[in-house]
Amino acid sequence: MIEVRNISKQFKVHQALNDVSFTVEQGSVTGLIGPNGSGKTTLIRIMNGVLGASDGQVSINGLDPFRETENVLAFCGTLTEQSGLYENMSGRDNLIFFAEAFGVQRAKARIDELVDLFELQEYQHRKVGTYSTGMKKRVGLARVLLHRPSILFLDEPTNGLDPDGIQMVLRIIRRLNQEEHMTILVSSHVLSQLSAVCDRYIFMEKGRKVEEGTEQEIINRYLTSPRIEVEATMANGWQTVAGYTPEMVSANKAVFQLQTREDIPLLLRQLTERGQVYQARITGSDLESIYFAIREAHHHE
Ligand SMILES: Nc1ncnc2c1ncn2[C@@H]1O[C@H](COP(=O)(O)OP(=O)(O)OP(=O)(O)O)[C@@H](O)[C@H]1O
Repeated sequence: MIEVRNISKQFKVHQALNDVSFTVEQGSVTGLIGPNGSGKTTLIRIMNGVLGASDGQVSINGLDPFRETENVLAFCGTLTEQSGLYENMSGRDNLIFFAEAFGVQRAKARIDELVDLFELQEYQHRKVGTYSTGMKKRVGLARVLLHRPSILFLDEPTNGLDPDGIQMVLRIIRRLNQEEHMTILVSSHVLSQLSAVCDRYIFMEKGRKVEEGTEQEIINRYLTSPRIEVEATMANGWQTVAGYTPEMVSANKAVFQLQTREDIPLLLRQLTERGQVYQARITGSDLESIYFAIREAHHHE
């Protein structure tokens, strides 16, 4: 379990983190979301003991990462934006080198296992300098998994990847969590990419935590006046339904701007009583829209 309590970090005159607190439960996948410069990397570096906080405490499975760094890193793996690989060595030689440095038991078997998991067979013997961003990311991930960590920190793991590469990283995150019960904290500024893998989210803005919760909790908090696009054939044409007059009407489509979420079932019930409803879509309820709503709500703080 990761516990972050009232963490602040001051870099000379710049306050990178301001009184940030949260808990990451064992076995969960948590998305750390925020724009560039919001403090995600600084937070991960503090949780890894690379940086000390100016104020507050961090506990990783009960240990202080700054004071007991080696003990904490023994069960943590961290993928930073730089893969940390030697460019003039092959992918496999990098894995052999780091396995020795980490004191990994039965290193060859573990490397073979990771080569299989990340589908590195084809290019494991090529120099890392010749790899694409996606290949480097795969070998970088394999490197941080060598010592079978139980907690994984992934800093922008999908940055610079093509759609196939992004899907592969997400598949691996899901698999590590489900099959190996790893606790995973993954940072990104592209929220929608993570919606398939995260149990919870922590939103950062200008060094502060501005929101936290499951996707549903956050949507419920921010989706206060939903807009519904309805595709239907109405026997008597589009009329006012549940007190709402439709906007942007065409023969088979209309948009209703509701005042509260509670009116959604009421509207849908009345629509189905009056005609054939083929599709109803609540716009603005996807995570990306919610992300902008959160940022807008906290922009002036
Ligand atoms: N070593 C440092 N010295 C001075 N300022 C720093 C240092 N490290 C980070 N900062 C500043 O702290 C703020 C937070 O940076 P951080 O890298 O943690 O953000 P981030 O959310 O990870 O951003 P990105 O998405 O761009 O990686 C930024 O304004 C950054 O310039």
